[in-house]
Amino acid sequence: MADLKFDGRVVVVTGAGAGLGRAYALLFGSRGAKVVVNDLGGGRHGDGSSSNAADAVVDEIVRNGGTAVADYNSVVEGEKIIQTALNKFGRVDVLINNAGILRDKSFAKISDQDWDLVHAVHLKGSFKTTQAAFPIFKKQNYGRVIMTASNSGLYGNFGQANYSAAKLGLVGLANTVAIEGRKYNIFCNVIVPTAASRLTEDILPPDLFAELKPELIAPVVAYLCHESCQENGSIIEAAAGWAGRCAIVRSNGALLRQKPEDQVSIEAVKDNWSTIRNLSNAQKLDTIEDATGALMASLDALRGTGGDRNAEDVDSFEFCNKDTILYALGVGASVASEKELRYLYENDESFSVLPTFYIIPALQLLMSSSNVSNAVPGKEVSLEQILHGEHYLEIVGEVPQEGKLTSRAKVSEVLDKGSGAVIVTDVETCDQNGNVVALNQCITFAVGAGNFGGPRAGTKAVPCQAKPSRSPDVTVSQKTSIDQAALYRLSGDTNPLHIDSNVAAIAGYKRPILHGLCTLGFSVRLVLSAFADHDASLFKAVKVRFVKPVLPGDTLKVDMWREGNRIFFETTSVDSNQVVIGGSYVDLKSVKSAIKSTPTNMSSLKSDAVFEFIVDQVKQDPGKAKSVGGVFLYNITKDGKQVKQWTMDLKNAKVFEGKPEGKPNTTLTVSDDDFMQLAEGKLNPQQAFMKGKLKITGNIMLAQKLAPLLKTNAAKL
Ligand SMILES: CCCCCCC[C@@H](O)CC(=O)SCCNC(=O)CCNC(=O)[C@H](O)C(C)(C)COP(=O)(O)OP(=O)(O)OC[C@H]1O[C@@H](n2cnc3c(N)ncnc32)[C@H](O)[C@@H]1OP(=O)(O)O
Repeated sequence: MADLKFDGRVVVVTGAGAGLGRAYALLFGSRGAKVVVNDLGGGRHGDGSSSNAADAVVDEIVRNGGTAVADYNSVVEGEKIIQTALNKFGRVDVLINNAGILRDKSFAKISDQDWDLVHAVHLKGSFKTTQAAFPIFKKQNYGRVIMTASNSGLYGNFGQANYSAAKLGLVGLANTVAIEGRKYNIFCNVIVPTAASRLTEDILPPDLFAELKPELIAPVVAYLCHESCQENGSIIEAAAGWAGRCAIVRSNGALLRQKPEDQVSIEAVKDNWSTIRNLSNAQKLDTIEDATGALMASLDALRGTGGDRNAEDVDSFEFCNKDTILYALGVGASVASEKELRYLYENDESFSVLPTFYIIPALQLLMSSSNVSNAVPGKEVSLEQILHGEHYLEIVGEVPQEGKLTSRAKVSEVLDKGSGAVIVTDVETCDQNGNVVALNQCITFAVGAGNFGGPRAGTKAVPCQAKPSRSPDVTVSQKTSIDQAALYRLSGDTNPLHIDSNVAAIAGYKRPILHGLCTLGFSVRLVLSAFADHDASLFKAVKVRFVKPVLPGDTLKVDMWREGNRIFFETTSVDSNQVVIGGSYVDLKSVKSAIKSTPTNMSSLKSDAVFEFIVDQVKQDPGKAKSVGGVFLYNITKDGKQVKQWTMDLKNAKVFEGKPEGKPNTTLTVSDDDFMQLAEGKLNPQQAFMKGKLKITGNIMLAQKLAPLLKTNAAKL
């Protein structure tokens, strides 16, 4: 990559006689900028002044072939510093407010003078210098400003109340300068450095002090000030060769009254305190409008109407068990799987709602609003033109199993892809108390609605993720029904593209295509079966891209790869032999099946397979009779020939191809049917042995203990 240069730019660095300021000045000087090296030359308490420090830095820059001038003014008279830049170089492009002093005292002992002096240098100095540069930046339509804050301001620090207050004040100052400057291409960011400097030399431990070289921070500041950097209004922390963004976040909060006419009681505050302070689903709000917008959403939820701000964007959705069961049938849940009864029968003891059901309120809102159809400038988009392009769902709260939800939608961006328009819509869904429970992002592809002069690339879409490059850890297939779309549409997506062959023909399909969300529902359900033992509460989020259409009746093959709690997946239509969902993943709270890799798809081996178990290294904990852990070698043979061999290590929760180490001590040979019986605990190994159904070599007692283990692990196969 070419060096980032500052040729022709004039950079003012305050407090540049030593430490961080010096490192900034030297770096800018070495990259072609003309530098104003400001330093009063005072001690760290703001006492004394001398010209030596600034002169020495100027000499160093000049010796290295750069251009610089010294300035000895106080930042409190910032206009004089900016004047030095104009007098000497005729312009100013970058201002780094770095000058600072300390007057550390415990809070009770801070004098007015300690307070005022610290505020004068940090806060007023940055204000005066920036205000002097601002009209110049505005006129030339270019400027970059850095404010220097501190972890002491962000988090507080004993003995630094005056300094902490001034430093956080600089964050507020930068926030507003960033807003007011944006339209003039003036960007303002905050740096939170931890560096070895005059201010910290006897405060930090010597080991740490040695690692906190200002030179490791200077490139971060230089990048923020480069013309190619579009960052604005951010707080960037940097130290010891590391940098990261800091932000102020807000919890989802709690509604403290039930109806608009209710008062708020102290008791209601107390009752809701844990929710008020719970940051687990906290959000970073970008603007004050976002902050007040979120408040309006709470008020709307309180009114129970969705509010009157933008009625078209808000919708309420009532649902009951019947709806969630119908949805589950629509995405292929079946009583053929004992564990899926939980999605289909309201009296099942584990009755639960498939998490992808919580897309439905968002979809219903979008289908009934004109937001998407009117989103493309100058074009009205009809439903037949709309393909579901991508979708993201995140469950962020306690989702109810029935009741009323309120959703609010907003088109975040519209992209021009030439062949079509991509419309990104964000939908937030709240429960009856106004708590956000689900976030949906629906990306629609409006075929033929491109070329409207919009941007091609955007920033709002949750990105897709490439699958790992190894072969899949798990593959599960399921055939959809020829009536799948007819069934799925009853959950609310009544787009005729999925049922009406005339509409499908107009859209260019040989017959009606399946809803993208139906394919998504199948895929996520199968991921949950493989990696969450069907436990819907473990679901966190899903992101998919719909790559190609699916026809009702197609068989869907879902390849899955586990990386921690993220399950990457790719869905293929076996019939068209095309990937239909790609770049996709499900995030789980935790994985229930501990399978790392499963080498084969059992369903293809079902009928006359024979299983042979070699139990190795089984350790028994005498106190807990049930805790038999061990390593099993599985041989699958078909028609007398070995087709697969792998090892399940229960102790370490791993499945891998090949043989385990060590000598086997028990071998069981069993037919396929009896294996299933054994696995489900329906056939006692000893009885099986007696009936001649099971051939055991080795320890029969051990074999008896296998049944419960097989039961818990058979599902993973
Ligand atoms: C009104 C309320 C809302 C209701 C929402 C849902 C209503 C539902 O009833 C509708 C459905 O369920 S439709 C069924 C499900 N969806 C599908 O079958 C679509 C499958 N995908 C495709 O056919 C193509 O990807 C296709 C046709 C989408 C794009 O293919 P191409 O035109 O060949 O595009 P390509 O040349 O590959 O790429 C051009 C640029 O577009 C981006 N892109 C491609 N596929 C995308 C997709 N699926 N989603 C989002 N963006 C997509 C590409 O990245 C490329 O952009 P760039 O060049 O900038 O990278």
